[in-house]
Amino acid sequence: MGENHATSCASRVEPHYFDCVLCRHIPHGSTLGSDLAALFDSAHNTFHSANAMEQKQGILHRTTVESVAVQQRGFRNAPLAPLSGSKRSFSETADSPHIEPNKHLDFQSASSVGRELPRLIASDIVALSIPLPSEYSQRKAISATPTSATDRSLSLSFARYALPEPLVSNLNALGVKEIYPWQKQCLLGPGLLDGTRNLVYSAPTGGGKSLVADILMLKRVLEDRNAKALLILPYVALVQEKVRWLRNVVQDVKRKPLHPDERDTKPQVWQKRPDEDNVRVVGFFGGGKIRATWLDFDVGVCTFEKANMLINTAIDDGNITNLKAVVLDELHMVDDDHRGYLMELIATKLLSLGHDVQMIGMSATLANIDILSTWLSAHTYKTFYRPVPVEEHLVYEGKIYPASSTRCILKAASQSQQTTSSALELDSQPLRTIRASHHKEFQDPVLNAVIALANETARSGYGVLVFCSSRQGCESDARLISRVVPQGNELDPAILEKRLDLLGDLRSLATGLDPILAETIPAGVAFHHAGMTIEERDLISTAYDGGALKVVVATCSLAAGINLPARRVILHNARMGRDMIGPSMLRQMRGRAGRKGKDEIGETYLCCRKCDLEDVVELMNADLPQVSSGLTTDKHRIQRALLEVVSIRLVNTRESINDYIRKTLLSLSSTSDLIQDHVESSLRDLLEMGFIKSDNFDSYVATQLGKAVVASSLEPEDGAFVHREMQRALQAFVMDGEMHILYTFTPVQELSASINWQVFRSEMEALDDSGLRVMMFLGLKPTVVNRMAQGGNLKESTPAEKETARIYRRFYLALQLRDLCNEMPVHVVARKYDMPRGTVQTLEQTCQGFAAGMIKFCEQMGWGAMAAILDHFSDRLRAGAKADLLALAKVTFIKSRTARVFYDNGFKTVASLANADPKELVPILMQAQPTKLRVKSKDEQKYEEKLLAKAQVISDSANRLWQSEMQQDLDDE
Ligand SMILES: Nc1ncnc2c1ncn2[C@@H]1O[C@H](COP(=O)(O)OP(=O)(O)OP(=O)(O)O)[C@@H](O)[C@H]1O
Repeated sequence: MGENHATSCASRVEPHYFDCVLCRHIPHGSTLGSDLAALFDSAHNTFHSANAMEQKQGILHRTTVESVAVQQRGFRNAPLAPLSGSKRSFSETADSPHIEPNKHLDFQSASSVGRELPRLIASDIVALSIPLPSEYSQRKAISATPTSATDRSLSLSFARYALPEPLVSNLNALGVKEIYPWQKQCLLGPGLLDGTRNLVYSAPTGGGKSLVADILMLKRVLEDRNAKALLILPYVALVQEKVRWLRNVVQDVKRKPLHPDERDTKPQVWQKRPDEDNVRVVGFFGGGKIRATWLDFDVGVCTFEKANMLINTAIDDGNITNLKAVVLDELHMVDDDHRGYLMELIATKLLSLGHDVQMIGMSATLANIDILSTWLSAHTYKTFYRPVPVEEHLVYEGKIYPASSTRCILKAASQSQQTTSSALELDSQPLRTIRASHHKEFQDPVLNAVIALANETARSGYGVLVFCSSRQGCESDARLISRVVPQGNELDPAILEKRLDLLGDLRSLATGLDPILAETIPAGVAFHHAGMTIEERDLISTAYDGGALKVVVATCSLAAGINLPARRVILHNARMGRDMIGPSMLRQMRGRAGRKGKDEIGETYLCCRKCDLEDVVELMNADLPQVSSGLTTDKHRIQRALLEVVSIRLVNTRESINDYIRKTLLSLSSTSDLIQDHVESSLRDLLEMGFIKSDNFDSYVATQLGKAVVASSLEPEDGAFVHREMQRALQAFVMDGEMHILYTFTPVQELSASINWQVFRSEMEALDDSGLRVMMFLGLKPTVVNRMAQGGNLKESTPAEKETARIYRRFYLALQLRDLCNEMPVHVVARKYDMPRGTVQTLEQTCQGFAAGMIKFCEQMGWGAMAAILDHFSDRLRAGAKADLLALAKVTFIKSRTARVFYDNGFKTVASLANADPKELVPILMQAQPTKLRVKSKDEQKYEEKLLAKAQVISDSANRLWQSEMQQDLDDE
């Protein structure tokens, strides 16, 4: 067979071309040797004739299981292993061994990282019974979703939606050709399109919720020239993704022109900008000062914290009336332990104001939607529609059961009063079984199942997301999966090229290439967890999204924070750390299965140990928890709520406080006596801490300190701590070094990180006089550090001891910040202080936000000189660079090490960059990424093209900065 394999398949123009395993695994354009070619031809023809039969039966798409069944039927005996160069599975030649139940295997040893490990064979998965008709098979037979051909109101151009044509065509270009029937019904709910009614709705993950909110929110902004909208999301990554999406949606969509009466009558020095009527979408997240103000955006996409801060400022300065729409995504998080209560603060403030702002709340996991719609006086809408059907399974002891059968198991168990796992096991029929493995690495049946299931889907060419309970587990699973999936010359060279590109990109990051990723990525497998830097995670999600990676192994905690849909979602035990996950988290994880536009079906597999079976079955059938207010889970939350509303003058009397409290979700989910107790004690504490004052007429005002705490977004208790620390600093601030300033920027919220006292001691010993003086002024004793390094225990019983421990921890973090500011890369700091690099990066970022808060705190307190000093250093913190690089570090892509390389090459100012030809910048960028490893000259050329594109962005950014600096100079003259 001298014929090019890819051409042979493509020339048949068969719709299932991409399902042909051989077509995928043999590089395009490759010519096979004659023996191999004969084998290939017979396997290939068998595959295609099997497919042709299915075609006649009208089946156009297959689940992974179906694809694999075809492979097994078509060329079970075809020598795929010799083709791929891997060994045959032991399970094909020998009987399955007895596997000890519940045997737990250790993670793959880290010492093997970097060594080439032998390939392994994933266990076979064998069908035992014919699956019953599923939602998927039924939908294939009968089209369940009507289209705009039968219902015109499913078209986005339908007159009642009154959407501008460019918006409709942008959505079309983004794949939204028409809306789903539920989206239509929801949008046509009373008072929604005209913005007079609030909305609370729930739909399954991936059900298309965001589109409804986007349409309503954009209508508000487009219909009123002065209108602002805020879209509030829990995680930075989601904010960034949403900003990108919305910018595409509103591209070239024009807002209503200003009414002649609203026009500025002053003579215009500058001409109207061509983009002046565009909808400006701005993201607010993470650290740093908020540069953009309320006037600089039309749609603000924010994290909870930023939204709360923006709203407080707008209420205080009277701009809030322009706010016409607020979208609260992931509304169930309102009672989240950590930050969700901020949503309640935001919505309650808006309800108390009583002006017309449309609030839109949505969630995939709302058990008691009614309480939320009562709270927000909203129209309610609920749907269970999923555009891509999902088949769910439970896997244990190597057997795969349909998730629906677990309900029978539960029922049978409760009827028979037998609750042992073996009793549960009897009552259900497995669909398939996973053969036990002879590899010692796969003796644990749960791990064996995870690997076999991941391998099955990856080999069929679809994306797999595996959730693990720990970071270490993610890395270990990724390594094992990478040893069973196709790689090297089994792959299409184009895919291989993409993976090499990804490796190159990761290598060029400041952190360098993680050795485990170096091992797994060539096989299309990666992990994704909070121990990694944002840049690493971004590159991995983009590569997965683009198809270069087939398997991503992530921690459960990231399930809600990432949007990485997959054909198959596998849960490696349903645990987060040691704890069993809850039903909401389970839904979030399973909700990643099936992506509209890419998959026709989603599949989830929850793989659990036999000893967990009962808990897992219960979990799978558990109702979602009832959502209630998060304000009383910690009494400081009511304190914060009250301090905020007094400070921004939303309330000032006891009566208005009561009115405000009546608008909270808390008033619907708790008894009034309990609420009154909380309010009384919170007001008392706030008075005692000196955050508010009251006069004889029972009216309350915030003190300067109270306002400073609110302005800096601190919790009252943290505010009191910061105030004590700052007062001490004002009396004696060490200015002949940086340590004191850096300490002042070290966040106080997350001071739970443990200290490696040996590292603390050696860093302390290396401190100069100035650093030691800082320690002394803070009340930290070298003798204590020495004692702790020898194995002592830091007492934390009394409030005074707790405060001292907090100061030690804060100082330990300040040492890390100092290193970051001295251009030490994140991964080096992480290694030095024995912390995950993601944690160090998070520290760096929260520091920026905290620093911004501290500057505001000082300004509010009237400590202008201190604010100015902190302001100067906050730029340094953001740049991760010494003072001489500050100007350069404002330019896009020029941070830290890159800034240093540019500086040393003579590009010392923004102007020098702005005036340079981008081509001149390429060699410098190359120098800034010395570890980039390239072999072939073709790669070299591609690499240079990439760098030139980057240089262009740098040049544009420098030009913008330079022009605004010049304009500033002109204005000042
Ligand atoms: N009417 C539609 N036609 C085609 N694609 C759509 C439609 N509505 C939404 N989508 C697409 O479906 C995908 C999932 O939608 P979306 O993110 O809104 O789901 P969701 O319900 O918000 O999920 P989650 O709970 O994960 O936030 C997106 O890619 C979106 O663009």
